[in-house]
Amino acid sequence: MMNFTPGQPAREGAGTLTEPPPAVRAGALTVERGPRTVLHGLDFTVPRGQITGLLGPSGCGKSTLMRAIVGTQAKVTGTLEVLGRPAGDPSLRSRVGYVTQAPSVYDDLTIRQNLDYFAAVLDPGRAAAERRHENVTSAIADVDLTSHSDALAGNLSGGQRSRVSLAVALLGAPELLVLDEPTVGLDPVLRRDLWNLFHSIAAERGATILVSSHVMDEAERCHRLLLMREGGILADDTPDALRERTHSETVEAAFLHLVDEAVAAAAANAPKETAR
Ligand SMILES: Nc1ncnc2c1ncn2[C@@H]1O[C@H](COP(=O)(O)OP(=O)(O)OP(=O)(O)O)[C@@H](O)[C@H]1O
Repeated sequence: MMNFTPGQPAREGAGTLTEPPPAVRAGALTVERGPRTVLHGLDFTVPRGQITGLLGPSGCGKSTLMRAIVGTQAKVTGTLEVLGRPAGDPSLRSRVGYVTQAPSVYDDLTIRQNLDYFAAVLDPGRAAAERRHENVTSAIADVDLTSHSDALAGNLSGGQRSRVSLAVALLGAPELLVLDEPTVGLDPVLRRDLWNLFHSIAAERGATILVSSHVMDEAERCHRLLLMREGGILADDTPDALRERTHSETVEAAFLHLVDEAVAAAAANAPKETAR
């Protein structure tokens, strides 16, 4: 279990206060998949202790970026630091929680058995049995599934399965949670409940949450946004600042405004045909 409190300045040496590094810092980050470059030299930082939304249309590179951050993506170049360490560093294993798009739970195990299994992978050995039991119990409580602990995962609803995946990611009290489209396919009530849960995790633990979505109305629930398009970052700002800057009522309208601006800028910079 980490004792570090995200968002608090770390004390180093004789009374010197140094800010902890951001949750994520990327410089000239490029990723190739197959023959294509799918992320083009991204520069951005994700601050600690907040919910940052990674938003953009399907195929723009959100999952690829998340996989690079958690260290499971090949052909990554440029710099990518996570909690001050290179992405994928073994020391980040318990400090970063990751929920992939498809909930990774075993249908033939109960919720508690699923959690017990992942806890044993993360924190193996007999000596850790009591700590594992406590971590599993509190992760199940965090996602509000205590009364269902002994239900088979195969009998759960989509929303409950998403919460089991989230509970797995919460084991070990990670400082950074990376959630890839966690609300996809959920009804509005479940989506609202999950977003409330993300906010309470960020507020109560000071955890950083990086969450992707292609549903623009979810942008309004984030503290900060990274808007993506075609493997690039279109904007990196708060929802309020984005709306103000583009004189838009919604983040969706702001996104469309920024796309139009980018298209116009690209056209203006395109080499002109010169008359002979
Ligand atoms: N294995 C692969 N080989 C080549 N290209 C790939 C591969 N996997 C994904 N891509 C391409 O990389 C780009 C980014 O994909 P990615 O899954 O990161 O997008 P996304 O924004 O997460 O999309 P979605 O919201 O639909 O999940 C897409 O254009 C996709 O076609």
